[in-house]
Amino acid sequence: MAHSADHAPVPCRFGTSAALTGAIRVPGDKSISHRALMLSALCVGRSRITGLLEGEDVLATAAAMRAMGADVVRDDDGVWTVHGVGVGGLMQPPQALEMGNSGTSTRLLMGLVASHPITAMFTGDASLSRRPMARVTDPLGEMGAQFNASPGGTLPLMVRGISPAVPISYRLPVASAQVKSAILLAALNTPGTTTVIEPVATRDHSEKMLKGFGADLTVETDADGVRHISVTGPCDLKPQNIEVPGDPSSAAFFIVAALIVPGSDLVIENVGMNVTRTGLITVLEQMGGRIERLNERTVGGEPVADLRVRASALHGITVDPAIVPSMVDEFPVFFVAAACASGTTVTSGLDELRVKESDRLATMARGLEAIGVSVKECEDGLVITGSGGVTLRGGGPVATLLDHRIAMSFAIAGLVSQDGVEVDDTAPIATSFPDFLALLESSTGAT
Ligand SMILES: O=C(O)C1=C[C@@H](OP(=O)(O)O)[C@@H](O)[C@H](O)C1
Ligand SMILES: C=C(OP(=O)(O)O)C(=O)O
Repeated sequence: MAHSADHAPVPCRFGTSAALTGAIRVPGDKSISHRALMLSALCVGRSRITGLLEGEDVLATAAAMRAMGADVVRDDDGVWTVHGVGVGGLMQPPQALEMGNSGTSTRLLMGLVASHPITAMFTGDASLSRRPMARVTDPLGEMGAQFNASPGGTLPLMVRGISPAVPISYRLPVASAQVKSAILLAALNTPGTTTVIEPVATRDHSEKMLKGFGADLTVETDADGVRHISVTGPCDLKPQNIEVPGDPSSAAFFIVAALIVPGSDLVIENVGMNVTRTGLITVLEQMGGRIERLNERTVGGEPVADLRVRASALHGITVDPAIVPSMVDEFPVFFVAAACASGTTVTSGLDELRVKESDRLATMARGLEAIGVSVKECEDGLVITGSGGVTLRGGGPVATLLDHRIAMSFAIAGLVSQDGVEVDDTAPIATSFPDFLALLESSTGAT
């Protein structure tokens, strides 16, 4: 499969835009799309998925599920049909599982392989091959799986699964939905009760979807507010029809664009509003952002709304680190909003940003400097002094380091820049938001 990493860099210059108006839709939620394919592949029978994100990351998951025996097909109307193999039925993939740029595919699939009697080699692009995997191989190793990783515990990495695996009780040392989900997925084919103890709540799509597919899953919150999530296996999953809501992490780029481009009044339809994902909206509202939730409803078991976003005079704040897990992927574009606000914005508790597709604290700090923004990089956050609504200087080129969210964030910065913003490579945007540039052009007349 071709990945953006195989392509020559695609530089692009983003210039000032007209106000963002009208109504747009962003593609399906990436987290839910990965899980929809994986869980459908673990059912005996046919599941249907509509609204699936067709970005490279999710397509890597689809290819992996096919390689392990599931029948995964897209029809001409964009509806995906999966005939699964059943829990316990995953087959030995004939070749390495090529994960491209996708941390979610890699870590969740390692969980699935861990409790099946199969061996799989995981490979990825240069960005993914630098990311830490011990956070999943440690607990999955306690369950009995064996690993042969590259130096530093990274990809390429061989997983030798085991059946029956051993149930564990595991307290997450890092706030990570990927680690939580890897263990819960391994638990599906593990006899007995596996418990994940989650001191800091992270996105809960796995829990919601596992219940929806009929897994024996319970969630208890103890007196200290700590969540104990238990799965008793082996589970029998029932095929489902799944409608994937729009991705709030993709909507984030257009929310910030509409707030900072003067005169904007934009509706973004069908955006997932799960509270474990809406931290960005809360923080932007604290800064004076005008974001209205219209037509609130439920889609595919998740809360959804249409968002009306109007250009707003933002002011800097100190962001409460407790909100970080609910906006972990939104910080790159949030920093662009901070760069346009009046006064100073202070962030902390962002150590996890250093181990994403790039070191997002360093990459954003260097990029913001390159376009004339005053920024200080601290160990676990950035301190940004905003322009107070005056256009940014612009310039570049900004180095995106195979990180889709960096590329999209600086595209948004370009919309309010004097000289435009030069982004060195827009190809990685295809990992999570293939239509981003077309949507930006249609809603702004930019690029
Ligand atoms: O579980 C998921 O779908 C995700 C969890 C988060 O990663 P971590 O678990 O590493 O925080 C997030 O950054 C990623 O984009 C998607
Ligand atoms: C961190 C991200 O994804 P992943 O971990 O799946 O590569 C992201 O999309 O911002």
